[in-house]
Amino acid sequence: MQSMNHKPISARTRELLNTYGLTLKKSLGQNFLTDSHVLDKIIRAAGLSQESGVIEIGPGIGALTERLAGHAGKVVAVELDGRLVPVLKDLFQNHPHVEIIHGDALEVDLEAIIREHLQDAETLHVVANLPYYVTSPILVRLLTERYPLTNIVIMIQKEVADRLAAKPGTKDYSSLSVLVQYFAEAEEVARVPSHVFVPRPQVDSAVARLTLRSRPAVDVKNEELFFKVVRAAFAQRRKTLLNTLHANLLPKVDKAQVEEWLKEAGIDPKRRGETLDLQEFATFVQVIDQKLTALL
Ligand SMILES: C[S@@+](CC[C@H](N)C(=O)[O-])C[C@H]1O[C@@H](n2cnc3c(N)ncnc32)[C@H](O)[C@@H]1O
Repeated sequence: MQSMNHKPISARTRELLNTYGLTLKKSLGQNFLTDSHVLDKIIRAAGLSQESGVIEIGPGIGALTERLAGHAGKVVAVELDGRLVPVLKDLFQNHPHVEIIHGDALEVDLEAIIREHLQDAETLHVVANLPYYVTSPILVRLLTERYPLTNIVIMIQKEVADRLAAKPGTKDYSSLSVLVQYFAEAEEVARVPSHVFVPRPQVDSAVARLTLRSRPAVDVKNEELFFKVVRAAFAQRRKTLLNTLHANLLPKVDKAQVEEWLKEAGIDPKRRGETLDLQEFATFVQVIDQKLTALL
């Protein structure tokens, strides 16, 4: 690696951008982190050791990658912007335990990456300062595809971090809250002001840690139906659960029938979807799964 690691991180960022003549792309969410305390917090939250393998999404010009390389046994960094790939390869050329992959984190074959580069890791982590526009799809991918991850530590927009750990009945509780909490325990580990990024984003950020559960928070036989119900329940937050489920999930079933199924699951049909906890969603799914199968 070039002799960048002794410089203050903001000077490092500016110097690298100048040296390589790089302009930042807003469309790719390129807001680079320039605060070493925040980087330390991210590393601490992930709880890395030399036995850890890390997938970093969007390494940019490697500020976080550099820290990860110092704490983990293996780092695989996936960067979409082809202009940054040679820069990263240059920076980490003397670090055989850092692998730079040019690709889209939403599409790369993560299973193959784990098999080829991270097979020997005792614990597997995703650590990233995520481009904000891909936060939800990346989380959905990482969680539903069930990679053997210990945790996911991500810098995300503060509002999204609020949603990840939100409780039923609060304004932040959403289908993403249910999905994340089904697979993981979510917590916010740090608030991060916008001025620690270059360029400064419009919004404040937070570091969230998702600790993967050994099994989902509630028992669900038909997960596909579970997530369909959850999405439908939040599709029209102002409507009652009965109306939104009928309109968005079960339009061909008589509304009185849907009402009965909700009652059978012990749920008042006049409630709003956003008040249901994970167990209530699971119970309702169990009820309708049987009924829908019988109807087919
Ligand atoms: C917020 S910056 C973080 C950069 C660096 N990790 C840091 O902390 O300073 C997000 C990075 O993700 C990259 N990126 C954007 N979309 C991506 C995707 N779909 N897959 C992989 N990388 C992506 C951007 O090019 C950018 O380098």
